[in-house]
Amino acid sequence: MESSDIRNDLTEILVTEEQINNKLRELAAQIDADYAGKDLLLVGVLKGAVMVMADLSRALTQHVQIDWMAVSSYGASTKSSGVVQIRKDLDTDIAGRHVLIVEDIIDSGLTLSWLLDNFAARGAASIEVCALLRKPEAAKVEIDCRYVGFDIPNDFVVGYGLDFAERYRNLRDVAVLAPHVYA
Ligand SMILES: O=P(O)(O)OC[C@H]1O[C@H](OP(=O)(O)OP(=O)(O)O)[C@H](O)[C@@H]1O
Ligand code: HPA
Ligand SMILES: [Mg+2]
Repeated sequence: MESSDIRNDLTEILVTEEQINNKLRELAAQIDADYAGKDLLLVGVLKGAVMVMADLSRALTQHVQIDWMAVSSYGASTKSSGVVQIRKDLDTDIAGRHVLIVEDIIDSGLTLSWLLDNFAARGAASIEVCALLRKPEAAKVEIDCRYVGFDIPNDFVVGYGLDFAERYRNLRDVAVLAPHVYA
């Protein structure tokens, strides 16, 4: 019978809940300093960025607005299809706005590369990226990411918002998914 304990599907905890919390506080302090006196719009990329947005935004001390964009390119696979689909567009007109895109992970970089082009075309005053995780060895395009939490190896990871086939998002840590789960 399939086990209901998520931890049996993991090979290694890569980043603990505590490490995530500490890092997000550090990044929030930098963001507070960098955007002092500016009107900041945080844009979270659904669904993976939900946890990062919840914790990062609450670590900020300044006023911010929050909006969401839903895009998807992985589906039920561990490889990007390379095709980014909008599932939900922004509610906000970002022309003239200072936008900080909040992401869980930069893997191939294809999602963010597409989003950065898309947002630039809408006339934002500035666009920066905050990503909790980045896989330098997996990059297919280079993303200029101002706020990075952790560089991690090129393994498929889950937890803290990151899924495989819509599961594991509720794990509190970031962990490597055991290959037997998707092989
Ligand atoms: O750098 P890339 O190779 O493009 O991968 C990163 C993107 O992939 C994941 O989203 P996904 O498409 O799985 O949607 P989800 O957030 O709903 O899980 C993740 O949340 C990032 O948005
Ligand atoms: O390693 C990953 N895990 C989960 N979702 C992802 N989307 C891109 N890379 C990943
Ligand atoms: Mg996903």
